[in-house]
Amino acid sequence: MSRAENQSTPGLGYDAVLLASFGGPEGQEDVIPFLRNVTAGRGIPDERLEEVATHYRANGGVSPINEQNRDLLAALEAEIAGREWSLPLYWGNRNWDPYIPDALQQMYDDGHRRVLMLVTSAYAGYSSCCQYREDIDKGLEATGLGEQLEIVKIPQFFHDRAFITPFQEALATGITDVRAQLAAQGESEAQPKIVFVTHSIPTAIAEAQGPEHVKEEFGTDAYSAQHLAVARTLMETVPEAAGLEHSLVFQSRSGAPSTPWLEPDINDAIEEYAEQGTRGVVVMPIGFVSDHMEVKWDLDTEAKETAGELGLAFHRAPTPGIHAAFVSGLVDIVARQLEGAAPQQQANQKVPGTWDDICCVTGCRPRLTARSAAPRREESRTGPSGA
Ligand SMILES: CC1=C(CCC(=O)O)c2cc3nc(cc4[nH]c(cc5[nH]c(cc1n2)c(C)c5CCC(=O)O)c(CCC(=O)O)c4C)C(CCC(=O)O)=C3C
Ligand SMILES: [Fe+2]
Repeated sequence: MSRAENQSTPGLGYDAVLLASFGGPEGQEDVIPFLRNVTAGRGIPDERLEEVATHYRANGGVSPINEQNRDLLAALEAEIAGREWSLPLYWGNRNWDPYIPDALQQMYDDGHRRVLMLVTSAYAGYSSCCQYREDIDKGLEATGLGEQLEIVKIPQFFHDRAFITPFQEALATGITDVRAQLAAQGESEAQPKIVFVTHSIPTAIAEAQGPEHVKEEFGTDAYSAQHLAVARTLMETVPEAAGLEHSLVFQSRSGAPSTPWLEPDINDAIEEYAEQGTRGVVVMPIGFVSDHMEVKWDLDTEAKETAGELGLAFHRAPTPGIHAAFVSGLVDIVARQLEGAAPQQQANQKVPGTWDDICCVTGCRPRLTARSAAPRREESRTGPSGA
């Protein structure tokens, strides 16, 4: 990159972007070590690990997530190059190679000191936000770079045009497809039910998440509220969805059976809808940014089978992946952050509401907080739509 190009990069002194993700195994021999990384110290029962291992084993021991992140990196790089910015991208995972500490070391060795972190998770929550910050802290400690390298996490982006646009398109396509399936079965009178789905989390963790004004408005925890708001926005902005019923359900529960997690499970929900007369479902995986293993297994395998056994028409919508609007929208988010815009309530907010960058309230204990994504948990709510 030439000097001239470098000068066109908008900026407040960030000199690289770290794409931070979950990571996944890339062969049979990786599966168990990967699962041990994921669950270290969190009491997931062995039977659950064995069960999850079979999901990966059935796919050659390979999670699709790493390839999807390579594709996303390439797409983001192309978009950034197209804007003639000089802003190198790096990639680090929480649970598999390339690991976060190696990425931190590499960025430092390459001369970078202030880095924006873009996480492949759109919502607030322990697993989607805090755990990334904690792992950055651990990585800074492990590499001894805590004083030299500053990592600033880009806030949740579930409400941004980048994330919403691909799902609007996907919802319209899904409805059209299920209607066509129903018509082919001679059931053109039947209407599809829209089933929004996300990852279940322990109820106690969900309920501990603030802020109160979100709980009051939606009558539920912030994690569920953010998903409900996305679902509502999609239903209201996609013409094909007019008049259809929708719900928010959960998938991929783990942990001990005695611990309550958010419900209903998608399979139970589909059974109930069938009993109530639903003839077809459009499954919208709004909890995820790519079609990784949890999408492929829990939805394309299990939920699809459940629907099939009950004779329901079924369509699983794609996640944003490398949809052009997602890629360019993410780079817009990066640009606003580079320009120092308020991280929440931004220009391209498509989901109405005041969504403080809450990350999560409990369990979010990065030790080097000040140097890694100082949480913007201000009491006052600011920004264009924060009245
Ligand atoms: C909210 C959330 C997201 C969405 C946000 C985001 O997208 O980040 C997410 C994503 C993902 N979760 C993934 C995989 C796993 N999650 C597990 C376990 C857990 N997830 C949890 C929550 C979440 N998880 C929780 C509360 C647990 C149990 C306790 C714990 O361990 O903290 C386990 C252990 C075995 C099991 O019990 O399932 C595995 C293997 C993969 C990779 C898929 C691939 O390989 O393609 C991805 C993207
Ligand atoms: Fe998970």
